[in-house]
Amino acid sequence: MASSTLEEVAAAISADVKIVSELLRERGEALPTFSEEGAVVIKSEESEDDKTATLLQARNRLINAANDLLQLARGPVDHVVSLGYGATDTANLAAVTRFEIPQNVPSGKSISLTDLASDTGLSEDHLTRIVRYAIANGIFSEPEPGQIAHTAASATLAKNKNLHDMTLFNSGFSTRIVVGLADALKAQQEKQENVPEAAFNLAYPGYVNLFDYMSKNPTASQEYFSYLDGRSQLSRYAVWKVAKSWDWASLGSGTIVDVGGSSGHASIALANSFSEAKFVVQDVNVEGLEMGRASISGNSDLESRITFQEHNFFTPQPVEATVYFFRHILHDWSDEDCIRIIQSLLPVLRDGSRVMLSEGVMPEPPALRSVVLEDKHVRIDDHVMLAAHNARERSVQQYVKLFEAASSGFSFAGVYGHGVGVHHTLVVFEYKKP
Ligand SMILES: C[S@@+](CC[C@H](N)C(=O)[O-])C[C@H]1O[C@@H](n2cnc3c(N)ncnc32)[C@H](O)[C@@H]1O
Repeated sequence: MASSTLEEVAAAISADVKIVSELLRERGEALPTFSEEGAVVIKSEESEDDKTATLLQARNRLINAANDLLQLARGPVDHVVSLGYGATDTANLAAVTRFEIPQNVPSGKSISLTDLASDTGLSEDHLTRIVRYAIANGIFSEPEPGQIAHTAASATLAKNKNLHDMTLFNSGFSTRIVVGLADALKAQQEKQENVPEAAFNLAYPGYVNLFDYMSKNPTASQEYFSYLDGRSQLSRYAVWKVAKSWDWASLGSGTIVDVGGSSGHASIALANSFSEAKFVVQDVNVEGLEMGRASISGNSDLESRITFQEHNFFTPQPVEATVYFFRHILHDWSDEDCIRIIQSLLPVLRDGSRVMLSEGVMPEPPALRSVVLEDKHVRIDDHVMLAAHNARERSVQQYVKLFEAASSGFSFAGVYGHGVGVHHTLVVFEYKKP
């Protein structure tokens, strides 16, 4: 980040390429490649020792330096032009994913554009244009004219259902909302007639909010819950990191209420790590709860410790528990709504009860020029929250203020986990009757 000329950035890249390559070789991990063989999970993303930390830090420096190099080489005009066309890249990815083009490209050999069109049900003209655009972005290759083969990225999209589910929702439903952000802000600024509460309302008129839409559209709802579940299985967002972030075992056989827990992936991950704890997964969306029940069906241990309950978190909490766990919930709501959600717990809180938030946490300023997801994801989510719900990601201090406003009984008990900006950061509050 300190380097500022092309030559300085290139030198920084060389140094970090050496560190990353040597560490990957030492650990017996595959070196990155564009070819189909590169479709591997980076094992080091799934472990936590010191060498892994060194490797991941060097990789992040490398990503940022490579991005700096790209910006400098392009120059400011092409840099801004490319950013302006970002939505076209996303639209292309959405088409690739929705029509399951990667799943229809055979492994280890190529397929003709004609056959691929017929297998995906697209016209040859449309398929050809979509695939050749995707090739420019490193998804698929054309080893000879008219023949399509996999790259590491397309093969990963074909094989990794969790990545597929996340990409399908992000590049489709979510993008439809986010691209309307400036229009929604303009309408609000000009106090236009029927001012939209959020960009969501421009993309999906006639619905109160995203959750209202999901409750009335079962297919979209299934896609939404598959996205939430798929995301939580990818190493970056893995819920096992939540399990490692805090001493859950100290709760013994206590009850954890997973408020807005959708299909229960966080509770299931925690239950698999802590054999005594009990869980109540609450949500308003019965579709998600049903998916959760089905996913543990037949597992007598999980069935005996995890229950799924329909509950609206704006109404008084019915379950007395040791911990109330909110994962990616408060970021969907305005400050006023968050205070109501927190206050709905008050009737059942006892001295020592904890409220735990698992959220991306906004860093304090100044903002950094950084494209690594550890830094940028919380900004991405903040925009998505603004566009989808007129809501926000918050800093630790902003969460503290919300809890202070909800009740003087709350005290801030610390931040645990993998740090600022990362999804599994735990922000913990304790309660004592005032
Ligand atoms: C962003 S998702 C987070 C889901 C889950 N906690 C996770 O970490 O993946 C928000 C969840 O809140 C649920 N939700 C929205 N409004 C709710 C309400 N009023 N009461 C209970 N759950 C609600 C949604 O159905 C959805 O499952």
